[in-house]
Amino acid sequence: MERNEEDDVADNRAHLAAPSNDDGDIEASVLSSNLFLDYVGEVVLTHNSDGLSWKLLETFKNEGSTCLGIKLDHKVPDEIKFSDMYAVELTDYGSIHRSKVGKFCFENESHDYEMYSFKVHGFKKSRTQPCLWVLATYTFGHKDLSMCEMWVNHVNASLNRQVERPKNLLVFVHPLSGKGNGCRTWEMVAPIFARARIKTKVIVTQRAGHAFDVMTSITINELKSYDGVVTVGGDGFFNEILNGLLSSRYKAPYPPAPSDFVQSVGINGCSLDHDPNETVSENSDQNEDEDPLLANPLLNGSGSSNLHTYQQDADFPLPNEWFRFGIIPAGSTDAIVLCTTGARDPITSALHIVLGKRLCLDIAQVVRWRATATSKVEPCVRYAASFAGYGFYGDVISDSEKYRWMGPKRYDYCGTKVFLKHRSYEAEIAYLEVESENTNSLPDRGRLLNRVRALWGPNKSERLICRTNCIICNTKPVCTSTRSTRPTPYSRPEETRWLKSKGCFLSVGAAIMSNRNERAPDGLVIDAHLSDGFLHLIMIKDCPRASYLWHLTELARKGGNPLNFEFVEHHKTPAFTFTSSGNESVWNLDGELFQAHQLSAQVFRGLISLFASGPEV
Ligand SMILES: Nc1ncnc2c1ncn2[C@@H]1O[C@H](COP(=O)(O)OP(=O)(O)OP(=O)(O)O)[C@@H](O)[C@H]1O
Repeated sequence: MERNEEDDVADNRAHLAAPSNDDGDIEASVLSSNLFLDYVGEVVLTHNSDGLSWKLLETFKNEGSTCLGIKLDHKVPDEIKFSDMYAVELTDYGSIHRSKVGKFCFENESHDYEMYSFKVHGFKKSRTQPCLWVLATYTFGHKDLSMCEMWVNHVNASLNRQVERPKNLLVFVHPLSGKGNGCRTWEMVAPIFARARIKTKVIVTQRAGHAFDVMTSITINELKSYDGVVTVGGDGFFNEILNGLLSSRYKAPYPPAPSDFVQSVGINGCSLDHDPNETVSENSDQNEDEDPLLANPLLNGSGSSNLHTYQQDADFPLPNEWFRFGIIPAGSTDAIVLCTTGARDPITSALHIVLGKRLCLDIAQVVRWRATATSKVEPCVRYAASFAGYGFYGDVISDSEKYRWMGPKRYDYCGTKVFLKHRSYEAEIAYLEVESENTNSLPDRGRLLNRVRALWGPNKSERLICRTNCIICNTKPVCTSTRSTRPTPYSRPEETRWLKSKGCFLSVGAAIMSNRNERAPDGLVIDAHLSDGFLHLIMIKDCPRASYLWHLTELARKGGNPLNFEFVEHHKTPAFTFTSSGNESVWNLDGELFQAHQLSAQVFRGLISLFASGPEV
């Protein structure tokens, strides 16, 4: 396109009729200039209150062109919101390419312009997979450096107003994670953090437990200097860092020990030896605002937990507003990333982090009372974000430790071996049921019932799947509280009762989230939520091998119905206890081994926040 002096004069006029706000920043809602957009042509760029938009000046616009009779699709975006933008930067004097639209496909680039330019970095959603976010960069050029500088300053001022975004992050990289790609994965995403001007302190781990040690020993002041911690690795690595943070800082009462529960059940006239579904109501006239796990002596575990230990550290309260976890997937399964972003993609995860997305996550506190049948009672606490499993799940993880060299394939290999052995395990399980139908007297019964219906709806199609802006997870905001929180979703003892189950199980699992992954595309529980305050207890009773295979096949099938079998018990519960009747004591917590003959677990609703926005499913 020919250019003349008049055009140049016009280009130098940026329309700056913009009002200033109190900070002296220009609220550039009416700022616009003529600039060149790389590979598109001359545009009028406008700075709106929520982003940039541009209009092509040339006549052929966005209509596409043809090459040897084939229509080329040159549709280009014409706006980007600040919320989708993570950086803007001046670039060196150089070429701005002419539009490909309106010229023949065999024409060369001889008429490119030489000028100053700046790049706007953001993302767009993949057309075929909306959960997958791809980098999008728009380069605008102008012959005056000052014009480019002015635009960079204005866009930067708008980006600085995106207050949710992190500025300083602690990053742990597991070099051997998954297929041994941890460092390469970090190198791939590090430029995104650098462009977004986020400071990162990067620690490449030297051994298992390294990140845990750093997280437990880090001072509160250093911890508070970060907006969050990012893990580059798998679910097990994330679990290690989660435990490093929580083990020394989160003070909460234990759930009841199975032994306490047996005694208390005895006092109430029934015992775990009796057959299933005998129940114990927790009648208490406690204050509504007290947590039932705290107030009821039945639930005070070993007695080591009491009200005063529940006071949170004022310097680093949990849950807290600012500190978030980020996960860049580089592991073998990456179920947490898949459930929280919808894609197993390092770039997508990095974008969720730099754009300051926020999501609350339930965390399970698992207390081991006895490691083996003969060991003495010694409570040991672990936290899990995605899953705790016994039997089949424990055996697979325990066997697969020997085959780490195989990478992610070890799970298929060991899974097949364990399946062929078809071992079952005798155990006693008691779980807390939330009985909303007993809440007639409650003023908000309707709301509760609606919520429970949504959670417990009998038909799969009626169930609400957890997704971006999930209404179930957002029912009660829990991340805002900084004092001692009510961590579980139930606050009234009238709603709760204990149920129990004893028998031979192929597996016992507690899913904290759906656990979607490549081997189970809908997850273990399709409608599990990220922050509803429930565990999904799945007990697979001993059954013929063929039936178990059918269950596993349904798990592996998109749209399958793995819970719809007679031998499968599925309960939503905030807490359960477990005692092995045999000698087997291997649990799998977020993909990591945990020796436990007797344990209890409870879920804390929205205990941590993640840099993520939920899957768009
Ligand atoms: N440098 C290291 N060398 C060996 N092990 C490490 C190192 N850093 C961390 N680990 C340990 O490796 C374990 C597995 O890490 P990660 O989850 O990233 O791998 P993975 O391949 O996805 O395995 P999994 O499926 O068990 O989660 C973690 O428990 C962690 O403690």
